[in-house]
This record gives sequence, C-alpha cells and structure tokens, in this order.
Amino acid sequence: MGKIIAFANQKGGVGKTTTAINLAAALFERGKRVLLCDFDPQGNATSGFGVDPRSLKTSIYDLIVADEPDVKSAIVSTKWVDLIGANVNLAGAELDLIMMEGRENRLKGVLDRVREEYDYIFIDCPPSLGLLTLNCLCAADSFLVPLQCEYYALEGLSQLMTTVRMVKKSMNPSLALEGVLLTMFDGRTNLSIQVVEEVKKHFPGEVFSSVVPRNVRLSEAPSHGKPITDYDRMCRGAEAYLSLADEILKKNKQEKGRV
Ligand SMILES: Nc1ncnc2c1ncn2[C@@H]1O[C@H](COP(=O)(O)OP(=O)(O)OP(=O)(O)O)[C@@H](O)[C@H]1O
Ligand SMILES: [Mg+2]
Repeated sequence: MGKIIAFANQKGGVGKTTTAINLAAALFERGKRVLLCDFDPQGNATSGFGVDPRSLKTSIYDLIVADEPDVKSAIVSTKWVDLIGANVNLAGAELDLIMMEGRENRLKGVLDRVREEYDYIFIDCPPSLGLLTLNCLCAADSFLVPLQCEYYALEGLSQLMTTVRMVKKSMNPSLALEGVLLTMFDGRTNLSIQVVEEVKKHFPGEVFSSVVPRNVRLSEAPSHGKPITDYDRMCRGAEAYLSLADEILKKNKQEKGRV
C-alpha cells in the first residue's frame, strides 16, 4: 500500500512544488510507482509535468467537491509519474467544502481508493493553512517541509506545527514528520550556512542530509514541462533530488523493518 506524503509549508515560494515534482521523478527513476496529486489552485505541479491545467477534463476539484466517483478518470499518465491535476477551480473548494460533511477528509476518501496501485502518493499543498491544507494533512501518512535557506526560514513554522498537532490530536493521530528539506542553499553565503545550523538545532534529527542547492536549471525545467532528471540529468539540482530519493527510500525501508 502506497505511502502518502504531503509537501507542506504555508509560506509561499519555498520549493514545495519543485520538490514534489523532482522527488516524484527521482523515485520513478528508482523504479517506484508514483502518483502526484496537485492540490494547489495555482496548478504548478500539473504544468510542471507538461500538462496544461486548463485542459484537464477531470481535476482534483471534481473528485473532492463534485463527487466524481471515478478517480481513475482524473489520472493523467505522464512519461514519468501519474498525475491528478488541479487548476483554478480548486480555489472555490475552500468555500464549497465548508458546508460538506466530513469536509476535512474529502481528499483522503479520494486517495485511499487508488492507494494500492502506487508505492508513493505525493500531495503538493497550497501556501496556506486553510481547509485545503487540512485535507492534505488528514490524507497523509507523513508531511515533508521544504525550507528556503533565507533569513526568515523558520518564520510561520510554529503555525504549521500547531496545525499538525491539532490534526494529530483529533483527526489523523499517526501523521508523522517525514523530514525537513533545506532548499535554495547557496554555499557562498554565510547566511545559508547559518540557516542550516539553526534549522538543525530546531529540528534535531529531522533534517535531511541531502540539501537542494540554488540551481537555475531547477527553475527552468517547469517551463519545459519536464522534471529535472529529464531536463538536465547532470546538474546539481538533479543530483540533490536523486540523493534525497535514496535517503527517503533508505529511511522508509528501515521504518518498515521496525514494524
Ligand atoms: N533549488 C532551487 N533553485 C533555484 N530556483 C528554485 C529552486 N527551488 C525552487 N525554485 C524556484 O523558486 C520558485 C518557487 O518554487 P516552488 O514553486 O517550488 O515553491 P512553492 O513552495 O511550491 O511555491 P507556492 O507556495 O507558490 O506553491 C519557482 O520559480 C521555482 O522554479
Ligand atoms: Mg507550489
């Protein structure tokens, strides 16, 4: 049964989508079956895999709000991973869901139906802490927090952790922290190095040893509709996400061994 991982940080532009796309593609390279569910109305994870968010016949919105029963009708097979796309319609879901019964478990209901078919299911969260992100945290087994190596990296994280505690207490007790990922690291600046130290102090033992460098190839890849492993296999960004994939596979294998 596939492990569901949410990429969460309510701060915008920290590398949630870049990580979801490129880690998914890296795990695909390692022979894993991966489904990426775009859960952000911006649709960046969808377009990043070369799928036009406006062209979706069935999007995640139809599954969670309009009660489209056939989850498979929303799954697009890309050259790399399977994808459930999102577009601007999802922005309305925040309001539509308010009146619904089990409103925080709508996404879980959808993903649980296809879980058997994948090794990993990734959810790309929006940059907010509303009902959409709540759905992500209720559906997930674990959450991965990308943090940009900049001065305010930890700002706002206490709100995310408070939300996580609330979710664990009343909705999803087994929700675990997959790990904290440092992104956009620039080894030439003292600031990046200081942020790494500070984050490690704040999350002892929870920071991935793979660190994603600031790499222009990573920012170019989405406009070509390709993950980094395809766009520029040899760049440092690709290397970092392949190393992260191996770190996660190793960690998950050890965890399974303990059960
Ligand atoms: N390691 C990196 N090096 C250079 N550019 C990067 C890197 N990671 C992400 N970017 C760029 O930074 C911007 C923000 O990244 P991304 O979209 O992944 O963040 P996000 O957290 O998903 O944003 P949002 O909160 O808006 O969904 C994008 O333009 C992306 O291409
Ligand atoms: Mg994003």
